Amino acid sequence: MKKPDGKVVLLGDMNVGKTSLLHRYMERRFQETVSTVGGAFYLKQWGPYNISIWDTAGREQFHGLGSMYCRGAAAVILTYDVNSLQSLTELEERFLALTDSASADCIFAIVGNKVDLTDDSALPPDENRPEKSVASCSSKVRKQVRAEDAIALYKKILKYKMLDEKDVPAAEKMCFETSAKTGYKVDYLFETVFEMVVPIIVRQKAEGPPQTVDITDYKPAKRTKSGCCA
Ligand SMILES: Nc1nc2c(ncn2[C@@H]2O[C@H](COP(=O)(O)OP(=O)(O)OP(=O)(O)O)[C@@H](O)[C@H]2O)c(=O)[nH]1
Ligand SMILES: [Mg+2]
Repeated sequence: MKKPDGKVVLLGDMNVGKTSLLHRYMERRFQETVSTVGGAFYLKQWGPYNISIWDTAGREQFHGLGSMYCRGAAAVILTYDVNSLQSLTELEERFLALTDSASADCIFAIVGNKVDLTDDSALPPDENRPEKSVASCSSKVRKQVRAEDAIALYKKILKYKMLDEKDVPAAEKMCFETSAKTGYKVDYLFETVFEMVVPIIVRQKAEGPPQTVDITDYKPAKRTKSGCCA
Protein backbone atom coordinates (compact mmCIF):
# COMPACT_ATOMS: atom_id res chain seq x y z
CA MET A 1 0.00 0.00 0.00
CA LYS A 2 1.20 3.53 -0.76
CA LYS A 3 2.35 5.49 2.25
CA PRO A 4 0.27 8.60 2.92
CA ASP A 5 2.16 11.91 2.92
CA GLY A 6 -0.50 13.87 4.77
CA LYS A 7 -3.79 13.46 6.50
CA VAL A 8 -7.24 15.07 6.25
CA VAL A 9 -9.89 14.12 8.83
CA LEU A 10 -13.67 14.47 8.68
CA LEU A 11 -15.30 15.06 12.06
CA GLY A 12 -18.91 15.72 13.01
CA ASP A 13 -22.03 14.34 14.59
CA MET A 14 -23.62 11.11 13.42
CA ASN A 15 -25.86 11.35 10.38
CA VAL A 16 -24.51 14.66 9.05
CA GLY A 17 -23.18 12.92 5.92
CA LYS A 18 -19.42 12.52 6.39
CA THR A 19 -19.32 9.07 4.78
CA SER A 20 -21.65 10.19 1.99
CA LEU A 21 -19.41 13.18 1.19
CA LEU A 22 -16.42 10.89 0.90
CA HIS A 23 -18.31 8.39 -1.27
CA ARG A 24 -19.47 11.19 -3.51
CA TYR A 25 -15.94 12.55 -3.91
CA MET A 26 -14.02 9.28 -4.19
CA GLU A 27 -16.57 7.01 -5.87
CA ARG A 28 -18.57 9.70 -7.70
CA ARG A 29 -21.92 8.46 -6.40
CA PHE A 30 -24.43 8.73 -3.59
CA GLN A 31 -25.27 5.42 -2.03
CA GLU A 32 -26.90 4.09 1.09
CA THR A 33 -24.59 4.18 4.09
CA VAL A 34 -24.48 2.51 7.43
CA SER A 35 -23.42 4.47 10.48
CA THR A 36 -19.61 4.33 10.65
CA VAL A 37 -17.95 2.14 13.24
CA GLY A 38 -14.56 3.41 14.39
CA GLY A 39 -13.08 4.96 11.26
CA ALA A 40 -11.95 4.24 7.72
CA PHE A 41 -9.77 6.00 5.21
CA TYR A 42 -9.29 6.58 1.52
CA LEU A 43 -6.05 7.48 -0.24
CA LYS A 44 -6.18 10.28 -2.75
CA GLN A 45 -3.33 11.03 -5.11
CA TRP A 46 -2.91 14.79 -5.29
CA GLY A 47 -0.04 15.82 -7.55
CA PRO A 48 3.01 13.99 -6.25
CA TYR A 49 1.42 13.40 -2.84
CA ASN A 50 -0.81 10.72 -1.35
CA ILE A 51 -3.34 12.22 1.01
CA SER A 52 -5.23 9.99 3.41
CA ILE A 53 -8.78 11.14 4.07
CA TRP A 54 -10.18 9.75 7.30
CA ASP A 55 -13.88 9.18 7.81
CA THR A 56 -14.68 9.01 11.52
CA ALA A 57 -17.72 7.82 13.44
CA GLY A 58 -19.98 10.53 14.82
CA ARG A 59 -21.61 8.22 17.33
CA GLU A 60 -20.92 9.14 20.93
CA GLN A 61 -19.59 5.68 21.76
CA PHE A 62 -16.62 6.17 19.41
CA HIS A 63 -15.85 9.65 20.60
CA GLY A 64 -12.65 8.59 22.36
CA LEU A 65 -11.08 7.61 19.04
CA GLY A 66 -11.43 11.07 17.52
CA SER A 67 -8.24 12.61 18.85
CA MET A 68 -6.27 9.56 17.73
CA TYR A 69 -7.53 10.01 14.17
CA CYS A 70 -6.67 13.72 14.30
CA ARG A 71 -3.06 13.16 15.35
CA GLY A 72 -0.80 15.13 13.01
CA ALA A 73 -3.70 16.02 10.68
CA ALA A 74 -2.94 18.70 8.09
CA ALA A 75 -6.64 19.55 7.77
CA VAL A 76 -9.84 18.86 9.66
CA ILE A 77 -13.21 19.09 7.93
CA LEU A 78 -15.81 19.84 10.60
CA THR A 79 -19.13 18.72 9.16
CA TYR A 80 -22.68 19.61 10.19
CA ASP A 81 -26.16 19.24 8.71
CA VAL A 82 -27.61 22.58 7.54
CA ASN A 83 -30.98 21.38 8.84
CA SER A 84 -29.76 20.80 12.38
CA LEU A 85 -28.48 23.65 14.49
CA GLN A 86 -27.60 21.08 17.13
CA SER A 87 -25.11 19.44 14.75
CA LEU A 88 -23.28 22.78 14.43
CA THR A 89 -23.30 23.31 18.20
CA GLU A 90 -21.87 19.82 18.69
CA LEU A 91 -18.85 20.76 16.55
CA GLU A 92 -17.85 23.34 19.11
CA GLU A 93 -18.87 21.41 22.21
CA ARG A 94 -17.81 17.89 21.38
CA PHE A 95 -15.47 17.80 18.40
CA LEU A 96 -13.23 20.86 18.52
CA ALA A 97 -11.18 19.60 21.48
CA LEU A 98 -10.38 16.43 19.52
CA THR A 99 -8.32 18.53 17.13
CA ASP A 100 -5.75 19.38 19.83
CA SER A 101 -3.63 16.52 18.49
CA ALA A 102 -3.68 17.86 14.90
CA SER A 103 -0.70 19.57 13.30
CA ALA A 104 -0.02 23.05 14.75
CA ASP A 105 -0.68 24.62 11.34
CA CYS A 106 -3.75 22.47 10.63
CA ILE A 107 -6.32 23.95 8.22
CA PHE A 108 -9.96 24.00 9.36
CA ALA A 109 -12.93 23.78 7.02
CA ILE A 110 -16.54 23.94 8.20
CA VAL A 111 -19.03 22.15 6.00
CA GLY A 112 -22.81 22.35 6.10
CA ASN A 113 -24.11 19.31 4.22
CA LYS A 114 -27.58 18.32 2.89
CA VAL A 115 -28.39 21.66 1.24
CA ASP A 116 -30.51 19.74 -1.28
CA LEU A 117 -33.16 19.36 1.42
CA THR A 118 -33.55 23.08 1.89
CA ASP A 119 -35.65 25.68 0.23
CA ASP A 120 -33.68 27.00 -2.79
CA SER A 121 -33.82 30.56 -1.54
CA ALA A 122 -32.12 29.25 1.61
CA LEU A 123 -32.65 32.54 3.35
CA PRO A 124 -32.46 32.99 7.09
CA PRO A 125 -35.67 33.95 8.92
CA ASP A 126 -36.41 37.60 8.27
CA GLU A 127 -39.19 39.44 10.07
CA ASN A 128 -39.70 41.81 7.12
CA ARG A 129 -40.16 39.02 4.62
CA PRO A 130 -43.54 37.28 4.41
CA GLU A 131 -43.41 33.55 5.18
CA LYS A 132 -43.56 31.40 2.07
CA SER A 133 -46.54 29.13 2.10
CA VAL A 134 -45.58 25.59 3.01
CA ALA A 135 -47.30 24.32 -0.14
CA SER A 136 -45.11 26.44 -2.41
CA CYS A 137 -41.94 25.04 -0.87
CA SER A 138 -42.78 21.44 -1.82
CA SER A 139 -40.95 19.12 0.56
CA LYS A 140 -38.05 21.50 1.12
CA VAL A 141 -37.55 23.19 4.41
CA ARG A 142 -35.96 26.45 5.39
CA LYS A 143 -32.32 26.02 6.31
CA GLN A 144 -31.84 25.95 10.06
CA VAL A 145 -28.21 26.97 10.07
CA ARG A 146 -27.23 30.23 8.40
CA ALA A 147 -23.85 30.70 6.72
CA GLU A 148 -23.17 33.40 9.35
CA ASP A 149 -23.46 30.80 12.12
CA ALA A 150 -20.75 28.69 10.50
CA ILE A 151 -18.55 31.76 10.00
CA ALA A 152 -19.00 32.64 13.69
CA LEU A 153 -17.89 29.13 14.62
CA TYR A 154 -14.82 29.43 12.39
CA LYS A 155 -13.86 32.61 14.25
CA LYS A 156 -14.34 30.85 17.59
CA ILE A 157 -12.01 28.10 16.40
CA LEU A 158 -9.35 30.69 15.61
CA LYS A 159 -9.72 32.06 19.14
CA TYR A 160 -9.53 28.56 20.62
CA LYS A 161 -6.36 27.88 18.62
CA MET A 162 -5.03 31.36 19.46
CA LEU A 163 -4.62 32.14 15.75
CA ASP A 164 -4.78 35.56 14.20
CA GLU A 165 -7.34 36.05 11.41
CA LYS A 166 -4.58 37.68 9.34
CA ASP A 167 -2.49 34.50 9.35
CA VAL A 168 -5.13 32.01 8.21
CA PRO A 169 -7.51 31.64 5.25
CA ALA A 170 -10.57 33.88 5.51
CA ALA A 171 -13.67 32.46 7.21
CA GLU A 172 -15.75 32.99 4.05
CA LYS A 173 -13.30 30.84 2.11
CA MET A 174 -13.30 28.02 4.66
CA CYS A 175 -17.06 27.66 5.26
CA PHE A 176 -18.76 25.49 2.65
CA GLU A 177 -22.25 24.26 1.94
CA THR A 178 -22.55 20.96 0.13
CA SER A 179 -24.86 18.18 -0.91
CA ALA A 180 -23.43 14.69 -1.00
CA LYS A 181 -26.69 13.65 -2.66
CA THR A 182 -26.48 15.94 -5.70
CA GLY A 183 -22.71 16.48 -5.58
CA TYR A 184 -23.15 20.24 -5.09
CA LYS A 185 -19.76 21.82 -4.19
CA VAL A 186 -18.28 18.48 -3.05
CA ASP A 187 -15.30 18.54 -5.44
CA TYR A 188 -14.77 22.21 -4.67
CA LEU A 189 -14.62 21.46 -0.94
CA PHE A 190 -12.08 18.64 -1.13
CA GLU A 191 -9.95 20.28 -3.80
CA THR A 192 -9.78 23.59 -1.94
CA VAL A 193 -8.65 21.71 1.16
CA PHE A 194 -6.07 19.64 -0.75
CA GLU A 195 -4.55 22.75 -2.31
CA MET A 196 -4.16 24.21 1.16
CA VAL A 197 -2.61 21.14 2.76
CA VAL A 198 0.18 20.79 0.19
CA PRO A 199 2.46 23.37 1.90
CA ILE A 200 1.80 21.64 5.24
CA ILE A 201 2.73 18.27 3.75
CA VAL A 202 5.91 19.76 2.28
CA ARG A 203 6.85 21.14 5.71
CA GLN A 204 5.97 17.88 7.49
CA LYS A 205 8.11 15.89 5.04
CA ALA A 206 11.03 18.29 5.42
CA GLU A 207 10.87 17.89 9.21
CA GLY A 208 10.87 14.09 9.01
CA PRO A 209 8.52 11.57 10.56
CA PRO A 210 6.57 12.61 13.66
CA GLN A 211 7.80 11.51 17.04
CA THR A 212 6.23 8.15 17.74
CA VAL A 213 6.30 5.90 20.76
CA ASP A 214 7.79 2.47 20.14
CA ILE A 215 5.83 0.12 22.37
CA THR A 216 8.55 -2.54 22.11
CA ASP A 217 10.69 -0.16 24.22
CA TYR A 218 8.03 -0.01 26.90
CA LYS A 219 9.07 -1.47 30.22
CA PRO A 220 6.26 -1.76 32.74
CA ALA A 221 6.93 0.00 36.06
CA LYS A 222 7.77 -2.33 38.91
CA ARG A 223 4.93 -2.91 41.32
CA THR A 224 5.51 -2.43 45.03
CA LYS A 225 3.80 -4.60 47.59
CA SER A 226 1.15 -1.99 48.18
CA GLY A 227 0.23 -2.19 44.51
CA CYS A 228 1.57 1.27 43.62
CA CYS A 229 4.06 1.80 40.83
CA ALA A 230 7.64 2.40 41.92
N1 LIG B 1 -30.70 14.45 1.34
C1 LIG B 1 -29.44 14.18 1.68
N2 LIG B 1 -29.19 13.13 2.48
C2 LIG B 1 -27.90 12.90 2.81
C3 LIG B 1 -26.83 13.72 2.36
N3 LIG B 1 -25.68 13.25 2.86
C4 LIG B 1 -26.01 12.17 3.58
N4 LIG B 1 -27.34 11.95 3.56
C5 LIG B 1 -28.08 10.89 4.25
O1 LIG B 1 -27.90 11.07 5.63
C6 LIG B 1 -27.74 9.81 6.30
C7 LIG B 1 -26.43 9.77 7.04
O2 LIG B 1 -25.36 9.85 6.12
P1 LIG B 1 -23.89 9.30 6.49
O3 LIG B 1 -23.00 9.71 5.38
O4 LIG B 1 -23.94 7.86 6.84
O5 LIG B 1 -23.60 10.16 7.82
P2 LIG B 1 -22.30 10.12 8.74
O6 LIG B 1 -21.99 11.53 9.10
O7 LIG B 1 -21.23 9.36 8.07
O8 LIG B 1 -22.82 9.36 10.04
P3 LIG B 1 -21.94 8.49 11.11
O9 LIG B 1 -21.13 7.50 10.33
O10 LIG B 1 -22.95 7.81 11.98
O11 LIG B 1 -21.10 9.44 11.87
C8 LIG B 1 -27.85 8.74 5.21
O12 LIG B 1 -29.20 8.28 5.16
C9 LIG B 1 -27.51 9.50 3.94
O13 LIG B 1 -28.13 8.94 2.78
C10 LIG B 1 -27.15 14.84 1.50
O14 LIG B 1 -26.31 15.63 1.06
N5 LIG B 1 -28.48 15.03 1.23
MG1 LIG C 1 -20.25 7.64 8.54
